[in-house]
Amino acid sequence: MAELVFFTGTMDCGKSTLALQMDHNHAARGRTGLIFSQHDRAGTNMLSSRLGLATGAIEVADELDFWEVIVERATAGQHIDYLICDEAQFYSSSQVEQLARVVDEMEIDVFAFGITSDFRTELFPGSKRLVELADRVQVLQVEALCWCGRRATVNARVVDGTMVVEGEQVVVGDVATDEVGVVEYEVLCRRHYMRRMTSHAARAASPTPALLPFDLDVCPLPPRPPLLPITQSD
Ligand SMILES: Nc1ncnc2c1ncn2[C@@H]1O[C@H](COP(=O)(O)OP(=O)(O)O)[C@@H](O)[C@H]1O
Ligand SMILES: Cc1cn([C@H]2C[C@H](O)[C@@H](COP(=O)(O)O)O2)c(=O)[nH]c1=O
Repeated sequence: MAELVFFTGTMDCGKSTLALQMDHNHAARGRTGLIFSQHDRAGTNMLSSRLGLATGAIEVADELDFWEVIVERATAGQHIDYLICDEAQFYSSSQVEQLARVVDEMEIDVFAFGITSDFRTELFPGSKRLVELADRVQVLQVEALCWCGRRATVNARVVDGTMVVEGEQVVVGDVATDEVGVVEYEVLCRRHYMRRMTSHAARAASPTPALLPFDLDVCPLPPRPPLLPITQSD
């Protein structure tokens, strides 16, 4: 039975890499898929991973209707087994509903990949609908880490070096624009997100951030090196 699966996590936890791997594995077994993405950092009509792999993709424009795309292809005689849908957080609620319909009425697997929440820790519309409708929500196993070593669970936005909590929901990372300055993202644990403590801020506050008094519980001192075996000298 076909499934709608939402693979999610923070930025930089390997979602696009997994999307490419899943496409590879399914295609290797003779299944036919279509790849979709939106606002990929490599440009339009692309799905790219930070590991260097990339492939062509259908850009999910605001007006794209997944149901119509699939019906059109099927009418033209194309058989489709699965869809890979990257950056799915950016899709609209209606587009996610179209994906669910494709699964239920056309028996096509849909594998969607995206971050759960934005730089304010609020759900993206596409992710919200996917959490509501998916048959399975799978959190990626590779954990992105905060600078303190804890598991990162939130995506912080840094504009011109300073963490911000207000602004447009969608700003593609690592690009310079006249309106908002240089926008970067950093994954953080919740504690350091709440304290607005990015790695840059932590370094500025103390050259050894792990020794900040309020971080001693979170960032224990590095483990001691193992004791050397005692060797007897003659
Ligand atoms: N030089 C590298 N060597 C090994 N792994 C890397 C390297 N650069 C990035 N990665 C891995 O790639 C992951 C990011 O992959 P990507 O699929 O682009 O993430 P996402 O789509 O979730 O943002 C990182 O979490 C890291 O595990
Ligand atoms: C937190 C957050 C992220 N974005 C953008 C930044 C990136 O272009 C994508 C996430 O891509 P990744 O492959 O998971 O790294 O989302 C945004 O527009 N708004 C945000 O709040």
